[in-house]
Amino acid sequence: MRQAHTVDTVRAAENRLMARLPDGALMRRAAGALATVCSRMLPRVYGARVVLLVGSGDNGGDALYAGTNLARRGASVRAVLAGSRVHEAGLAALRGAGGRALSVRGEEEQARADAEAEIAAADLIVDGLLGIGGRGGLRAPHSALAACAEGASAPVVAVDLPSGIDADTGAVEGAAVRADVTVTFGTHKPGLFVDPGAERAGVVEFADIGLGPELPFARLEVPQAADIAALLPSPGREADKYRRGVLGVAAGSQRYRGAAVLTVGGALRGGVGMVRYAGHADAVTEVLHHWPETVASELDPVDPLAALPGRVAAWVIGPGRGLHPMSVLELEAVLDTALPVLVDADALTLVARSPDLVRARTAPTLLTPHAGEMSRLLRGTDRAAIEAGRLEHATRAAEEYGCTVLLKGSTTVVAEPGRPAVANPTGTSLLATAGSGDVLAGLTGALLSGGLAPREAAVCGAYLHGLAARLAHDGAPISASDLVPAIPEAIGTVLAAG
Ligand SMILES: NC(=O)C1=CN([C@@H]2O[C@H](COP(=O)(O)OP(=O)(O)OC[C@H]3O[C@@H](n4cnc5c(N)ncnc54)[C@H](O)[C@@H]3O)[C@@H](O)[C@H]2O)[C@@H](O)CC1
Ligand SMILES: [K+]
Repeated sequence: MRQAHTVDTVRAAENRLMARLPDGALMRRAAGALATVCSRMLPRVYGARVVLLVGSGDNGGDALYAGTNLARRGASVRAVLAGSRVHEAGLAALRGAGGRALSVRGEEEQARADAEAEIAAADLIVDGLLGIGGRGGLRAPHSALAACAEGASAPVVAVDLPSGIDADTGAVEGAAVRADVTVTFGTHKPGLFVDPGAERAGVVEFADIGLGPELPFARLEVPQAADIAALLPSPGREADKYRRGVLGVAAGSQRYRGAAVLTVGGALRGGVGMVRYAGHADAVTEVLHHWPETVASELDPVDPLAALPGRVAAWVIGPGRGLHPMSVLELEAVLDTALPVLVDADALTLVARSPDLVRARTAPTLLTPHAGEMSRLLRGTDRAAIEAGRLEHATRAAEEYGCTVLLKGSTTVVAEPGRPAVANPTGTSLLATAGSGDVLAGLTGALLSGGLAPREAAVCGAYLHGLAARLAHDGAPISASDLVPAIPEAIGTVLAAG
């Protein structure tokens, strides 16, 4: 797992490490790593035009020392000073190596025009405006420099994080730099993995400055293929369908038959031992037509609980199921078991109306809302606020409902009380298509029934779901049905990396 730590944790760890090291040692390590990445991004360092955007803090210091390194190797380096102060030793070093500086802090129009011309003509732009000391969106003159860098043709390297993104949450309030590459020091910052921040960070390169031993638990984890491979249940030689897991699926209705087909398909391709499906007669017909291996039973319209399958290891409930009183009875019955339950879609709306259904539960429970459903679960919080603060809201919902929460969206986040949150790295806008959530519910339910705990099932489900979307049709636009057959390839890809 890649780990990300909050600003407070990073500062405390840096202080402990700095106390044992000579003055300036950490900044030299950071700047050295930054210069290495910069030089890799240039066809050749000698003669290259490098513009440093320099703020008033140590983030600017890193940029100035990295610029010094490049200037010594023959690059033409120009520092654009935006802060009320500047890292004086860094600036002196840059000047000593032949670099030049201009300040855009004052009112002088000419200086700004010069800076803009330098940025437009650059081969590489280094964003050292703000690091972990940044608060809120960028203000003038930083904001104008960020816009100018975004419009320039040269690639942008962000120092530690793109200036203007919130390091702890990924929130972006106003202007922020858009980077092609971010070189982050000591540990990852959560905001680099959670949209909208993640989307501005580009490729994130980690620079080890020796902070590891000083770091306590992470705020956020990001799995890689090998982590998923290690988590996935591996059916042993003696596995039979019961040991591989039997999943109960309560999805789809007379109106939404496709939800049943997609949820069952996600589960079957996700490696479940058996699916026991219960639903309206028309949905049963449709499910059996697509997936004859399903054990399906028709719900009795008078006594819906009579046909609910027993002998399952976990449940998925909600996709396309509807909000009528029978669905409420069914949800109560499923949540009343001691089995792991994944609650999705319509069942989430019902839970939002009666939160105690989940709060009172002690058995493993996983809620899988998108931002709209989340705004119902967290009453009074609107969708836009949830999109802007995904980590915070997923964590809040996990605490309020006392269970695991997977918040779907541009960055899918998994939260569970007392554990680091997890950001899924495989997400793609290809998944923003009707029915895609049903497939995720089935796939993740299969993993639950295979014995994974909700957090691990959610992390693996989200990872495989995103990977399946990328693999299906080589990344061309897809529909939810295309995701299902791509799941085995996604699993194979992950296992090959493990
Ligand atoms: N502490 C350490 O040991 C190390 C720190 N390093 C670097 O130092 C950075 C942190 O340095 P600082 O603590 O000096 O903080 P920053 O360099 O992030 O900048 C803080 C300054 O920016 C101003 N500022 C804050 N928000 C602003 C906004 N929205 N618009 C305009 N100006 C704003 C503040 O007045 C403050 O002076 C890290 O991100 C990293 O790049 C590295 O050199 C590695 C070692
Ligand atoms: K920066």
